[in-house]
Amino acid sequence: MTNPLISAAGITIAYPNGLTALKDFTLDVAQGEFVGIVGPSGCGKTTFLDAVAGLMPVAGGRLTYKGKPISGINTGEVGYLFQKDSLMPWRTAAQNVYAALELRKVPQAEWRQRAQDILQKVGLGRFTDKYPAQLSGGMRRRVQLAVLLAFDPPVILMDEPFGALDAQTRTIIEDDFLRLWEQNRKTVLFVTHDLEEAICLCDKVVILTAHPGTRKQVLEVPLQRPRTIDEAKFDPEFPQTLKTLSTSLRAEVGRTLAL
Ligand SMILES: Nc1ncnc2c1ncn2[C@@H]1O[C@H](COP(=O)(O)OP(=O)(O)OP(=O)(O)O)[C@@H](O)[C@H]1O
Repeated sequence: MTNPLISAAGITIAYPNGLTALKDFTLDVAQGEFVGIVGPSGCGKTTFLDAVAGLMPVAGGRLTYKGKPISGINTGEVGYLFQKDSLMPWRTAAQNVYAALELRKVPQAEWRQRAQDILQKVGLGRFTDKYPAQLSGGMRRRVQLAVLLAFDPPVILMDEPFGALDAQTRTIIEDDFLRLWEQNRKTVLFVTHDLEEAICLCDKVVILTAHPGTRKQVLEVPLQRPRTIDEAKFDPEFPQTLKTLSTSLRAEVGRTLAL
């Protein structure tokens, strides 16, 4: 790939206790690409996102953003949606969004309107002044998406962002996210254990080996865009893509369990 936005070339990442989380991992991500990352538990998926965010240094190989080595937190360029709730519970939905607008140096006089518009976009127009504790899990995820939209980073890192939601809420929020993504096609790195979700959302899916994680395979998703979750699941290419991905991953999960 010429001029990838993010490039990992044979990177190794180790924790201070000496544990090697990722080994000789290589991946190029183009601007605007939606890339899924799957692999057995503990193979280093989160560690890779942390490294792209600049939260973890690489011990070997080269990890670059726009051609320059990532050193230190990639502030302003990268937004991170964690597995866990990262909302400030003492602030309303709108006030959580304000924090991102403040970081983006949006004049304070515009915060209210901007936050309202963004919360409207994620389907929370009537909940702007509710606190996280007054919202359902799905709604809290939407507020976090709103915070991300307000921050408006070129790269979005998502670590099992919808894993805790019930199946129906999850499909709705995935569809909403796809629709929003189509509007500006940010670069997305999306970690998930759900292979169907990976296929429905992503352009390509990287499969990592069992610990220490390295690249096993990259699968291009042969589905058209724009697409909804249902359109993806009923696409004639879907079953074979799922089978390929599932077979490849199962072998690695088997290795993890045998460790
Ligand atoms: N702070 C830490 N210190 C030491 N080792 C860690 C730390 N965080 C994670 N690890 C180890 O690094 C390896 C990779 O962890 P990581 O969280 O990146 O895996 P993962 O693929 O995201 O797992 P999961 O799918 O279970 O979330 C694991 O063996 C884990 O135990």
